[in-house]
Amino acid sequence: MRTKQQYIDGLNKLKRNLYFGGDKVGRDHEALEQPINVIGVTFDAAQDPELAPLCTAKSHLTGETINRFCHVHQSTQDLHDKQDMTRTLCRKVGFCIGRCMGVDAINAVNAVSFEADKSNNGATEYHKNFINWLTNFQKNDLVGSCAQTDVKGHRLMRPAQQPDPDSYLHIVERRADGIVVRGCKVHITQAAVADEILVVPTRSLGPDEADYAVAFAVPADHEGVKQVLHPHFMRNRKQFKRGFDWGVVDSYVVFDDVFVPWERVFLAGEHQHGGLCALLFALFHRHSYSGCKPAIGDVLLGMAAMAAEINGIEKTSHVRGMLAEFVKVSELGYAAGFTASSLGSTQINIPGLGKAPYGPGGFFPDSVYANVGRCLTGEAVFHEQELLCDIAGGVPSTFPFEQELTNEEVKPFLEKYINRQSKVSVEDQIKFWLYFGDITCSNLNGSITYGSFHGGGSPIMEQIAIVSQYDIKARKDIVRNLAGMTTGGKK
Ligand SMILES: Cc1cc2nc3c(=O)[nH]c(=O)nc-3n(C[C@H](O)[C@H](O)[C@H](O)COP(=O)(O)OP(=O)(O)OC[C@H]3O[C@@H](n4cnc5c(N)ncnc54)[C@H](O)[C@@H]3O)c2cc1C
Repeated sequence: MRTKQQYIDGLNKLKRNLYFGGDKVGRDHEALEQPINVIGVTFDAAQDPELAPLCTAKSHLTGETINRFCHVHQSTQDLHDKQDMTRTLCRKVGFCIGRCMGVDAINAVNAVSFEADKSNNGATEYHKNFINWLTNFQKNDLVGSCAQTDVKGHRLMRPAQQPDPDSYLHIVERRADGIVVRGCKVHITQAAVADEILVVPTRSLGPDEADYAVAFAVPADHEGVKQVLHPHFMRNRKQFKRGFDWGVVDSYVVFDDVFVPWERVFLAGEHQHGGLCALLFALFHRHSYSGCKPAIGDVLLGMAAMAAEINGIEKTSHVRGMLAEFVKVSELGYAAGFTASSLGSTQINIPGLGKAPYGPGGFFPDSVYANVGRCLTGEAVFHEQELLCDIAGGVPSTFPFEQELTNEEVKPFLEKYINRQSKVSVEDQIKFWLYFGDITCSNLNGSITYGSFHGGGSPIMEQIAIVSQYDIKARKDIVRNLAGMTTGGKK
């Protein structure tokens, strides 16, 4: 396994294909320092004797100890461990840990590449390609990002119906030595600070959309790959330092007729498996949210409780009700993920067919529970911000900047008028409100709340998954029986 420094050294060897601030920049740009430090925690954790049992796993390919973010889940315990690792590390950094997209994509592609080969009766070697790639990925402890979301053009048109065929990434040429792809994947988290970009389809596909059924991996600086960045980071502080400066970076990843050699291609034309690949990445990723969203809930609850204490209102009944709201969302989200892990199996729900074994034996979380958990926590994010706004009052939105808080002419006045009670020092009250502003009232917060809502698929996508997989007919039968009805179904 690598150290954080070895990861950084690896990034610094990549070619400059990042567009930011009017320039073409390298991975050593200051805007990427915080996103890199976040991923760095995943390397530190794997070396930490206390965290290593949770944050490492035994590779099913080599038997070696690997970082759990590179692992294919072999049991329900692995699913529990991924969920708990995610919650633990997100608590450490204060928000998204930024490495789950890679592990979620490898688990999806592991299954899909295997099944596509099976359907092709051995005419393709997708799974062999994937296993070779994964062995190297695990051995070198690489960081993967997942590029699923296409620009999608007109939302009600399928990929093949779009006026611009490049609205969804697709194969434009098949050669003896590989494929050429064109398109743009958007909102791709940590792609700029990843070693590899795994590309998977966005949605279900028809027989006329075989060229859109494509999955592969390329280095993050691969020829023809251009990344246009939108970093989100916390404003640097000189005096009132935070415990951890959290940041993340999202990219528009442009594939400008990119050549991908066959040994990096894991699917190229099997439309049914393309659709399943989209569903499976989303399933694993929604399960990851049952670890990160409860951790974010832990941070928000801590902020709400601390604001209530500083404001002297912690014993009021309306504040108790608000604090309970945070706990309900976080722990129901966690419980849903826990159940999805416990009910995990080597089977998936195949649309139109029901539950069936899929893939070479990797474990999938239960889909209904992974989806209800993600939907519940995603829909709650703006309500949680509302609760924080309510408890805090107006202070985070107008709080003085660090330069004034340290300016001797106004500092004594600010300290006098910021102080609300004696249990917490004025300096700590200042640090607290500055942090509160970072998380609720900032450019950073606007972006990350959108991510907490839409990441892994908007709530409508989870609702579709829930309703299409849940046995609603059985519930109608219960009512028919209870009401004494005799028509329209089983008695
Ligand atoms: C901060 C952030 C980080 C992200 N990170 C990643 C990442 O690492 N990798 C990745 O692949 N993706 C990532 N995403 C993308 C995320 O998965 C998408 O934002 C999400 O799937 C919604 O897609 P969209 O943004 O295109 O919104 P849309 O799909 O355009 O949704 C907008 C609205 O249109 C509605 N709508 C869309 N299509 C239809 C339709 N056919 N019929 C009716 N209504 C429709 C939706 O319900 C919604 O109300 C990230 C997103 C954010 C915000």
